[in-house]
Amino acid sequence: MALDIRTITDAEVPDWLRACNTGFLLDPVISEEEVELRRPGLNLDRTQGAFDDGRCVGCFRSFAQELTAVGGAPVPATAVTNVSIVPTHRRRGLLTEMMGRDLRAAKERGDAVATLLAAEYPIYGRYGFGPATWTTRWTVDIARAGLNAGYARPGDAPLVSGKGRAARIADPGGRVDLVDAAEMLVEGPALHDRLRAERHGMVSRSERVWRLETGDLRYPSTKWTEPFHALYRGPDGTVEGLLTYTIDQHWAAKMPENTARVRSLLATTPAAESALWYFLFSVDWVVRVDTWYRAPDDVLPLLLGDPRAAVPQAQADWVWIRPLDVPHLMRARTYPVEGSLVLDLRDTAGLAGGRFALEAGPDGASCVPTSRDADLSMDIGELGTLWLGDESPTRLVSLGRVEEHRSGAAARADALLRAGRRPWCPDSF
Ligand SMILES: CC(=O)SCCNC(=O)CCNC(=O)[C@H](O)C(C)(C)COP(=O)(O)OP(=O)(O)OC[C@H]1O[C@@H](n2cnc3c(N)ncnc32)[C@H](O)[C@@H]1OP(=O)(O)O
Repeated sequence: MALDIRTITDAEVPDWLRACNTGFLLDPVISEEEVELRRPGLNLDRTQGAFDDGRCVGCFRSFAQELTAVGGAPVPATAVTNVSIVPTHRRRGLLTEMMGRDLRAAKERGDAVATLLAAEYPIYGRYGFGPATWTTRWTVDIARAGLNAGYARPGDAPLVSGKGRAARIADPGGRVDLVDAAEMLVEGPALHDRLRAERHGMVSRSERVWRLETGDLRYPSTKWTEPFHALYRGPDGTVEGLLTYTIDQHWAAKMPENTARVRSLLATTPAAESALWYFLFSVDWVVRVDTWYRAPDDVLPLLLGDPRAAVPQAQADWVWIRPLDVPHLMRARTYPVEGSLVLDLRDTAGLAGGRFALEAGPDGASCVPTSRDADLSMDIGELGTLWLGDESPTRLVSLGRVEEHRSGAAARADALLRAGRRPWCPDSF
């Protein structure tokens, strides 16, 4: 019997969740309680299943998201997630079919871009996605970090003098308070929204995700450890930062050797960011901090007297981007200098390709279809890689992934597209 690919019905949710878990090597038996808790998180219009003789063998879904462009503007995105084919039905084109349907629907809705986090690097380039943000995860050995053991007291300098080029972040007189999950659930979303209005690469976070993050919503299959939450408030009481962490308890030979595992550290000001890190490093019995996934240009190592005490544990791609509406994307972002470019974009799926003239500058940009000769040409996924400013067109030319048709065009694109800070998406989705 031919495989039946379509959006699922409410009655098919349990079978769909079973198939999804099976592909992800998770428990294939899902309790009724778990099904009922997960069901409201699925938008059935955008939840596809592949069925073999009535049994679900493949899963794919998307949801509405906003992605922050360079400069802070949100663009409408379709976020792809829960892509999972059971092992008996792989390499038969199920993902390809479901991805094609979802991208075409997103294009019709007017989404400017599709986003996803790739389980494995080689999967999504073929569908026009390019890696657009990267992430680094460090472990900090606190004893080696060059910190003053007494710095947790107000007014104490956090850094041991003479240790490297210390950060000089003025303390405006804010405070760090431990708070409970209920307070985090109130303050966290507003802070996250303020941060994503200025940090390119961030995505919107739903109320449901906040409930999951704070333990207000828990799935029976997922082990929950209640974390510690802290907020940084500036001198006027405004929440400028949040920190959520758990502790791995470990004592050896009567000495504490605990590891603090950061689940989230978000800050809208340098003072909040440094205060929250220094607070965590000052917690007695904690000898090590696992930072979780940060921006690759995170300031964390440079907040230490000895930046080598922050040892990278992972360095990898994070958000992948698939452009769907090139003029929308190019107009939405900001540009540090004046310049123009003609981009010729190949898109075998026929969704977003063409030749576009970009006229850009600090006061705004226009991007329209053109028949002028191209300065640069590339596959659509390469624009996904370039759009958030985290890759150099010159570097892609040297790799043969972008073709330069006019001398100096790649250098012009470098100047136009790069941004002062690297993009960062602290969310998993
Ligand atoms: C956004 C997310 O949800 S990421 C999570 C992705 N899911 C997983 O990794 C779970 C385990 N893996 C799976 O479920 C499946 O193998 C999937 C979803 C990765 C691929 O699904 P399939 O239906 O097998 O893919 P499909 O048959 O459409 O393959 C299309 C092409 O991608 C290639 N491909 C598929 N998976 C992989 C992979 N893991 N690595 C390299 N190439 C791959 C196929 O070889 C095929 O290549 P071709 O067009 O040159 O022949």
